[in-house]
Amino acid sequence: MLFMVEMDVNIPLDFDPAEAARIKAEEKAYAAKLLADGTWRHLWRKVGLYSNVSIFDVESNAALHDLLMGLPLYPFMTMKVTPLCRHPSSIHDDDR
Ligand SMILES: O=C(O)C[C@H]1C=CC(=O)O1
Repeated sequence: MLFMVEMDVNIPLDFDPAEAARIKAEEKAYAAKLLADGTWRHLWRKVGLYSNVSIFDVESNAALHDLLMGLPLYPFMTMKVTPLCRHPSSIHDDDR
């Protein structure tokens, strides 16, 4: 199942910078694993914002829920989740 997830990150300005750097490093490692195994299919930065657009390929709604809640930056994020399905004009075999 494919989902588009838009994530906006908002770390308070008075948050400890060293702790923020630690959490961001954890987030990067968490994302790297999922990007490498194809679960996190696309990750794009929204220009000028601490936000991204991501495409996830997961087994179920519950799997996506667990994955998102496991993001180290989750406590600092707001998200919009949009389920996707194949477009009839798509030419990509892996769109499903
Ligand atoms: O930077 C972000 O958009 C937040 C998050 C998503 C992947 C990652 O490494 O950090």
